[in-house]
This record gives sequence, C-alpha cells and structure tokens, in this order.
Amino acid sequence: MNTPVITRFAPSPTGAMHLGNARTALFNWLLARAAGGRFVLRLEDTDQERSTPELAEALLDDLRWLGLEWDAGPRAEDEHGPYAQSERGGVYAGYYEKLEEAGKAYPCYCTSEELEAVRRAQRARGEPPRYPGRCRNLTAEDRARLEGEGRKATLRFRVESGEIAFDDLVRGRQTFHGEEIGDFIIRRSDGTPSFFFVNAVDDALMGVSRVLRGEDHLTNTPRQLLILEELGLPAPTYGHINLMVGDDGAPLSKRNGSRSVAELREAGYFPEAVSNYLARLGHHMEEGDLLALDDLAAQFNAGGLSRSPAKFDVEQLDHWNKEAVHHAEPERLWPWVAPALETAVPEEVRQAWVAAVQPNLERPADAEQWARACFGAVENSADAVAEIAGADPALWQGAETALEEHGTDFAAALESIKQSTGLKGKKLFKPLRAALTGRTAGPELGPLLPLMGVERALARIRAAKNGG
Ligand SMILES: Nc1ncnc2c1ncn2[C@@H]1O[C@H](COP(=O)(O)OP(=O)(O)OP(=O)(O)O)[C@@H](O)[C@H]1O
Repeated sequence: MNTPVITRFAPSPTGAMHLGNARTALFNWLLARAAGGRFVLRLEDTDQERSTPELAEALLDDLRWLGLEWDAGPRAEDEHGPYAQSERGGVYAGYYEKLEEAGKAYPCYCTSEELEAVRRAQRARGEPPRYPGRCRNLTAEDRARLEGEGRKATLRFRVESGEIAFDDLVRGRQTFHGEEIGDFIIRRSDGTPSFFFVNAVDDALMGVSRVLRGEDHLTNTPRQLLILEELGLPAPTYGHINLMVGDDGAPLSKRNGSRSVAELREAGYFPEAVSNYLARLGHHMEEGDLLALDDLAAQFNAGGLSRSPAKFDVEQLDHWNKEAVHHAEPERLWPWVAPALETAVPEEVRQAWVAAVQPNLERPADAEQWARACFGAVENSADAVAEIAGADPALWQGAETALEEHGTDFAAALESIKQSTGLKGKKLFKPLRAALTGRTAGPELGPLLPLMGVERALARIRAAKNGG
C-alpha cells in the first residue's frame, strides 16, 4: 500500500528563521507538492526560555512570504492538532506509561553533575560519552531511597544492543548500533518531554510519512525509530539534507544570528528569488529559468540532493533576485521601490515609469536615479560628461529642433535627428542618452521621454548644447 506523502517542517521559534531553515522548509514543501501530498507545520516551542509567541508569529510570516503555505498547522488546525507542542502537554502521558509498563523506560536519578563526572572519566579513557546504566536496574527500594533524598527523576529509554538500520532518502542505507547509543532521556526531570520523544510521537500522530531535515538530526533518527517501534507507531521515512554553511564554514544557526529571511525581505529580495536560489543549492535542476514554486516542485528529486555542505553564496542569490525583478508584474514593483525613493513620482505615471525602468533595477535603491532622470534634477555621471563633451555639436541642434517638432514621440524625433544630422548608431544614441538621463546606459529612451516630458528633455538638450 502506498502511504500518502505527508511532509512537515518543525522549527523551534527560538530565533529568526535563517536560510538553512528556509531551505529545509522549502524541500519539504516541494516534496509534498511533487507527490500531490500534504505539508504540515508544527511549532516545537517547548524551550520555555528561548521560544516566544512573537518569534512564532514571525516564523509563520516568513513561511507565508516565501509562499510555503501549510495544509495543516497553526492557524490551519485539524483533528491531528494542536500543532504547537506547548499545547500538547496532555498528549504524551499515555505513551510514557506504555513504555514504563513494558519495561522500556525507567526513572533515572543521576544528577547532571554526576553524569558530567562520568562523561569526563569516559573521555579521559578515550571512550565516547555514554550513559553508564547506573539506574537501569534499580529496585523499588533503591528508587524510594533516591526519591527520599529529594532527587527528581528523568525518564530514560532502554536501548538494547543490536543493529538499527534505515534507508535515508538522501544518504542511502544508514546503520547504527544500540551499544553506541546508550539509554537516553525521553522526559526531563521537570516533566518536559525531550526532543527525541515529542518529535517522533508527534510525527506519527500527525500522519507525517516523509521527513526531510538537516543532517544535524541524523544521529537522532535511530533513537526515534526505537521509540516509535516500541510504541507501535508508524515511522516516517527520513532524509537528512546537507546543512547550509556561511563563509566561515560553520552551519547557519539561529544561535549565531545567521542571515535571516526577514533581513532578506527588508533588503528588497523577492520571495521567488529566495526559493529559486535555495531549490538549486546542492540540488541539480535541468531548468535554468526562474520557476514558480509548483514548477520547482515538478522538478524536485530528493535522491538528487547533494551530501556535501551547501555554502551560502550571495552572488547566486543576487542573480535570482535580478531574474525575479525582471519577471515581476509591474504592480508588484511600485510598492517595492517606493520606500527607497527620494524623488516624487507622479501617481498617474507610476506604473508606466516603473515598467520603463524595470530592466535596470536590481535593488529598490537603483530606482532613485531613474526617478531623478524623469522627474527631478540630474547630475551627469563622469562618463556622461565625457560623452556629451565628445558629441558632434550638430546633434544638439538637431535634437532641439526634433523635440520642438515631435514632442515626446521618440521614434519620430529620432528619425528627424538622423535626417538633419546624418548621425546614427553610437554617435547618436550615447550622447543623446547622456544628455537626457545623465547616464551612458539605462532604460530605453522611448518610454522614458513621455514620462520626463518635452520641457525637461529640451532643457537638458539645451544644457548639453551649452557645454553640459
Ligand atoms: N544550517 C542549516 N542548514 C539546513 N537546515 C538547517 C540548518 N540549521 C537548521 N536546519 C534545519 O531546520 C529545521 C528547523 O530547525 P531548528 O528550528 O531547530 O533550527 P536551528 O537553526 O537548528 O536552531 P538552533 O540554532 O536554535 O538550534 C531542522 O530540520 C534543522 O535540521
């Protein structure tokens, strides 16, 4: 029987979502969409010191901005919810009981200081740190005595020796050994559940069948498989993707304040630039054009994900942003550039103006020089000054007459200049552009001329005629 493909993203709202998190969320979304499945969002907000409702809200905003809407999760609750772990306290008690009754979990009274001393000794002997099993076989009397000392117990899962193997969607067959893992904590002494436990149980209860997550979780997987098997709950198929690293080679992390999705949004990146960049990072795609999310999904192949670390490359991101800006509907561009403008753009021509300058925009701030060229005072760039100075003087007379005669009909004005001066090609266009816009390269002059208006254009041509 084919299980439905239900993927999930399960972040902790303990900091701003960074690009590594976003890539993991995106891949889960793509995997679900590619298979006609469902994408679930679960907030792992049990870290009471670091999780806040504001960070959770910001995380939802970031996902929505990226277009990664969830089929079930916070604000989209269904019968498998609630989807915030902080609201699921009552869900887990029965599962702990079941494990204890089966003898698969036991209370452990070791203090963190005692455990640290054991780990130190193990390291000194060159052994990997592992729980030594001190509370594994306590009698009822032992437990009563330790509780009498005021010790609070954690609950440990009993790991037997033997092989634990699974097929990873990205990394192929993975094999671990019980004796390397040791008994691990599934409930802390303050009663809160450990990551291994809630993460595994919640996936099962929420019907999650595929999990793509960072390879930082690879060694958690055998533990989670043991828990699920013991509880008789279905295990998802896991895929551990490479971590995204920064220039220093260290994985992006909320803890070190890595480049956040919110920062990119504020800096003027488009969501489709971020998704197109991330979808191709360590994941080969045939299609080199900017794709909508559904088209990215159609090309997604979890088996084609690279295992080597994925380095953040701002140039690649900028490339995709340029693509996104150039493909964007002009209605989206005005709100994007407006905050960066100092020069006022008349309301009735905003759409036309932004469409005219669109091919020359990469960032919102790039728009200001073209707003000035059309509606404000232009300061000529150094190469524009040189271009104007080197032009055939006949050009200015020809241009003045042409504008007086044809107004803002650029094609007609151009024809008239060609006729009257005999100039063409670079000798005509470059100085003309330099005089009109103050730059030697830029948007097509045809659509710009009606926007700047004939009076402004004439004034600039006359200024050029008079020596710039
Ligand atoms: N640098 C990274 N590259 C790719 N995926 C990552 C990276 N860091 C975290 N993830 C993945 O993002 C998902 C959400 O993880 P989580 O919310 O714990 O983020 P985190 O950045 O690891 O947080 P923290 O820094 O607090 O540990 C997990 O699947 C995790 O594996």
